[in-house]
Amino acid sequence: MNLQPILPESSELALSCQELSVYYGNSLVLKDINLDLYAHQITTLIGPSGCGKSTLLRCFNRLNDLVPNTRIQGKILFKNKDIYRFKSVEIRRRIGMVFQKPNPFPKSIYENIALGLRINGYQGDIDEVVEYSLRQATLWDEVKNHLNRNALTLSGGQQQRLCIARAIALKPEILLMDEPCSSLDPVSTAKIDDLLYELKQHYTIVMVTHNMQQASRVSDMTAFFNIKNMPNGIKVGYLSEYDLTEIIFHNPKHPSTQEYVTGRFY
Ligand SMILES: Nc1ncnc2c1ncn2[C@@H]1O[C@H](COP(=O)(O)OP(=O)(O)OP(=O)(O)O)[C@@H](O)[C@H]1O
Repeated sequence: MNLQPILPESSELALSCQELSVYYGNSLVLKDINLDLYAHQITTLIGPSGCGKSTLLRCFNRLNDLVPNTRIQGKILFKNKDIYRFKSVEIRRRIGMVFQKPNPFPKSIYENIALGLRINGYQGDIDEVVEYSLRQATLWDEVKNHLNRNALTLSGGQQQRLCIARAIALKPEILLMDEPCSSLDPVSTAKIDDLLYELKQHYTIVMVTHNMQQASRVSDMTAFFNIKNMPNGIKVGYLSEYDLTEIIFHNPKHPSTQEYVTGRFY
């Protein structure tokens, strides 16, 4: 079945999965994923717990290489080139990740951004990049007078925006976000939603979320994953429906998509 949707405004490809299957040891967890992700769009990955959303996200910048016994079949293309033809360091710089729980280093706000630049051998003006990244993450005005303060003294929402600034500083082309607001209150979540909207002018964003309001509010494209029970009792994740967010939320093709987005999914 062709799951590729009506094309969004930007149809420049950012990432493309071709017949991608993922295994942990001998267990197949994601089967035959064909998915094109478009540049300068926000794409959300939604679906029931365990369908493999985070697993897929980790495959995009090869973080899965660091998880023992993980194996993939099929291909992921970035710039039309298999991601395994890049060095892992390069792919992780160009495809950044923001995690579920804010994870700033126990260092100053400034150092949280400067460290990655130094490790990557950045030769330019670090002060400039620190300011630029904090501005892009809409945190600059709140922290500009105490850049030497320990990042762990910031609120959860501020810490998450700092983690976004840290990722932005390395000038990625794609930002992967794994439930970036799951530990945040509604005000901080709303700030991140606004920020995502700004960021998509510069980056391609792929986000996992369980928050249907957030998915429908901020994303352009939505991919709904579901779980198939195999005859041997094993549960396998698959891509059930992929389309413009408006269609997924208001006129999906599959009843299961409708049930999931309206909270009537068992
Ligand atoms: N390191 C691992 N080793 C073995 N199995 C794993 C590992 N990580 C995840 N799994 C299994 O792979 C399947 C997919 O997990 P994953 O975390 O990707 O799902 P998810 O859709 O992101 O779930 P959630 O919404 O609950 O975060 C689950 O059955 C999970 O138990």
